[in-house]
Amino acid sequence: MIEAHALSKRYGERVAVSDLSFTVRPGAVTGFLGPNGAGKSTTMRMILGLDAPTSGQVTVNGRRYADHPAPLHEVGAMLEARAIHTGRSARNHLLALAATTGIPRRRVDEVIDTVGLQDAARTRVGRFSLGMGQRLGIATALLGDPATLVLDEPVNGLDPEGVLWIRTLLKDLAAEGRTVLLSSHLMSEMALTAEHLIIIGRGRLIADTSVSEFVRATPGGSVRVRCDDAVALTALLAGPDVDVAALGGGVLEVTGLTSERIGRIAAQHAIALSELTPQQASLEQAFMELTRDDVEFRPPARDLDPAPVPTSEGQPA
Ligand SMILES: Nc1ncnc2c1ncn2[C@@H]1O[C@H](COP(=O)(O)OP(=O)(O)OP(=O)(O)O)[C@@H](O)[C@H]1O
Repeated sequence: MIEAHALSKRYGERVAVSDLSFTVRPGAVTGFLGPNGAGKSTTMRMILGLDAPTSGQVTVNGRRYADHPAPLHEVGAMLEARAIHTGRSARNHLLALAATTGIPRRRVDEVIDTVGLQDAARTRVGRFSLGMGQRLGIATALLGDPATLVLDEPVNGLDPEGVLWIRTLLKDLAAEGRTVLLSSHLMSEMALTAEHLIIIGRGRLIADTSVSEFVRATPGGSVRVRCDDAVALTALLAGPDVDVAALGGGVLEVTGLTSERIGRIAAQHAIALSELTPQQASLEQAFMELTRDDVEFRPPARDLDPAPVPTSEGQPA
């Protein structure tokens, strides 16, 4: 269990994390989401005792990271998959870490198996692909058999097979009763991996919700309708806040009415429907909407307002 209470971090004038409170519970994968610069890495570093909060606190299983006598058994972390001595083999890297933290050698082979690095265990890490580096990062995080895992962007740069592998592994680890927190700036990926979401923007909490609730609450879904008289149905559906777009071939895209309501109106007027499909608005879109005001870096707007037209007095109209 990870508990953050009014956690804040400033770097000089810059506020990276502001009054952030949340709880990450065991038994589920929790996605930590936010646009670039939202404060995810800073928060994770504070969870792991690598950065001190300016105010507030964060605990793992009831204690600050630094107060755990054997933190590697408590929390496994992957912050930067590449921050590993490149001249060593994967196995030697893990053996060295195990030796300095009192972890038995057999655990090294176990984690190599878990992450599927058996064939590359004796290869120098410097020759690893990004995907292999991510696997080694996860093996390192798992070495102490920790109850809590904190992973910063673990799917970054992985191929589809690697993404699927990591998704399954993280769900399995959570199903074993572990607390799993992973960050991402991709909502679509989180929706497939996580059960719970903590969304931040500019260091502040924006949402703390289950994935299913987020999906349910995603607004802007339209309904795709196919019928034998699109013109008549368009007229019947018209109303304030209703938008009906004709897509051709008797297909309409309707926003502002539920599929139930559309079906009832069509039935009342004996219009046969051959399709009535609610379209789930893209989760990525919903996430972008939610964090729109919190994006730190934005490309320059292309549609700039035209220059104000000066009046005869030389003042803008
Ligand atoms: N050591 C530092 N010194 C100064 N500013 C920092 C430092 N670390 C982070 N920041 C600033 O704090 C803010 C939050 O950064 P952070 O890296 O935590 O965000 P993030 O959500 O992890 O972003 P990304 O997805 O881009 O990694 C940013 O504005 C960043 O520039």
